[in-house]
Amino acid sequence: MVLEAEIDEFVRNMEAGKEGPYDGIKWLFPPELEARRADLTEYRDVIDARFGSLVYISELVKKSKTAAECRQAGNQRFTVKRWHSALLNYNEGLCFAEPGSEELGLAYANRSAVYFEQGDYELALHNIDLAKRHNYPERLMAKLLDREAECKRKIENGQSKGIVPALRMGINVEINPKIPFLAKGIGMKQYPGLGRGLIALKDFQPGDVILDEKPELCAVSFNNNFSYHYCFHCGSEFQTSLIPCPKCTNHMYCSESCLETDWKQAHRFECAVAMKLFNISLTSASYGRLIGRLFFYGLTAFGDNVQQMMTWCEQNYDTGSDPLQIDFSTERDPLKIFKALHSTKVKPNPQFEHDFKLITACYYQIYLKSPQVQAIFRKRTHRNFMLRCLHHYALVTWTLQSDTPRPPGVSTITPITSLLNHSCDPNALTVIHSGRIVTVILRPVREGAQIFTSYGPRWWDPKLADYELTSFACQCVVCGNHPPGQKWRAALQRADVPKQMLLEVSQIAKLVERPGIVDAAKMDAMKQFIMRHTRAYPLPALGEIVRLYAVFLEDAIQSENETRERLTVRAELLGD
Ligand SMILES: C[S@@+](CC[C@H](N)C(=O)[O-])C[C@H]1O[C@@H](n2cnc3c(N)ncnc32)[C@H](O)[C@@H]1O
Repeated sequence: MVLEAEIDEFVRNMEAGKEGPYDGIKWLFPPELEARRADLTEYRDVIDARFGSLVYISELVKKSKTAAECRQAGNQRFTVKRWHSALLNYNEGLCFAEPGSEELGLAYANRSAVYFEQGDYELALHNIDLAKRHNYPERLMAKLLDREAECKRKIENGQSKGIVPALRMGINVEINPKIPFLAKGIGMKQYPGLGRGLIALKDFQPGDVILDEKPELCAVSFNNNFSYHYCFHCGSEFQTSLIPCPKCTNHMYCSESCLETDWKQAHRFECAVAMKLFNISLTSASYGRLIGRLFFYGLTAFGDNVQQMMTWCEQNYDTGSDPLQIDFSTERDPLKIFKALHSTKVKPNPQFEHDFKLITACYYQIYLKSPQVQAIFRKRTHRNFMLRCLHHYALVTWTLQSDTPRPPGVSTITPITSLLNHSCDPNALTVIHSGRIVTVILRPVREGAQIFTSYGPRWWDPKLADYELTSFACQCVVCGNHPPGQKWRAALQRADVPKQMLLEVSQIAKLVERPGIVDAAKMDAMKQFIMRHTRAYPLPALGEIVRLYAVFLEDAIQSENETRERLTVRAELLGD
């Protein structure tokens, strides 16, 4: 009884925005079950019997009135030039707009106005096209056509942002013939304390793009409106003009193709319970959503044959896998990819075991409310398999995901990039942007060295110094209490910075500020400097140039993606 009263209080607090529902369950869950490490089935039953009001919340439905309110909120922000917030409001409006209603057309048209004001004429045109194809009212059409003509005129006059030349940031070294999105000369190795990692089988230089992979699985957090900001299938930013799921109110996609693939692969199982899933994911952010998405990705790969999936999966928990053995040169085979992800060797994590059981039990009960799941999981043995497998995936996705501070709210899993281990002194940079995950070398990497990227903190980036890696105790050279770490830290403290190096650093700093010099030339100067002084690494002066180099590389990757998006619109709408 006490518990029921406390749950009521939590529900009231939750409605007042003071508590997250998962926090509520965490604190109120019978402590004796946690103390005696109760079986997962007990967690499942307790969630169903006692926490229903926190778990089975009602789904939001599409409603033109709500869509219009969101659009009007966007208009208010538009008038004060708060473009980003206005776009988020329009996106929310699109999610609530009923299919076939003019609210869709109106929100797309308003989005086109934002892009027009920002001088992004291709994106404005793309949104005008979306508006015309989604019931934009005839009575307002003349205004939209005027904007369309103006966009075309500006593009013809060369005023488009799309013509800004961008560096090509695809793989620029020899390619692995079996894995066309990976450089030749990269292998996989087991490292004590870290598990699998990527190893250089030959030397690589700064600027070498070694990986250009697409997220295989992606999930977006509902916090801070992130779900109105990123494609739920590939993690692309909202600049790519997201379109809404036609059924639920909170999943958006950057293209029809992402929408269709995601529906087939996972979203058809989530759509009817989308709000419940988000509600329970609030504190575990996007990572938690990957648990179920990996499970349904597997089910889809097995052609919805749960019996076959169960037979294979039950024999292959934790057996270990090497995704570099998959042949990606022909058509992508999701079954092979799923098998490699499923059999990931995981480290038991007693500290989080209670959380894993709790989140698994919540997701399990929610998924069972989905008619698509009910239709397939009719047998008790199959449902028990789903429960076990989701529990295992809590650990697999925990192991494989590598949340980075940017973009916030997006978690991804891929066969190859997910093998990269973290170091606070990374020798490579991974950028997740516009549906691409690009890894580029920052400092010379010698044959035999491990390739490290950073999931957040980098010793040379004070802005990210406080970013905490909560999921594991970091064993890198900056943090680890081992001889290589001690040697590395002693080298960082060295006071004898050569004068010549300081002079070069100030020259590069001046060059970076100079207008009229293309970024490629600035980046080349940084690259040459890093290569010249590689033996002196680490020194703060060198770290500063590596930081600058990383900023430029990240910018270059983003600009290339944005240019590509504009060029795609040109090709589609202007026949360029
Ligand atoms: C993205 S995966 C990298 C591949 C992983 N090592 C494997 O065997 O699948 C991230 C996981 O690797 C391990 N890891 C990566 N970097 C680490 C580090 N610096 N210190 C300790 N563990 C690390 C942690 O278990 C983390 O959850």
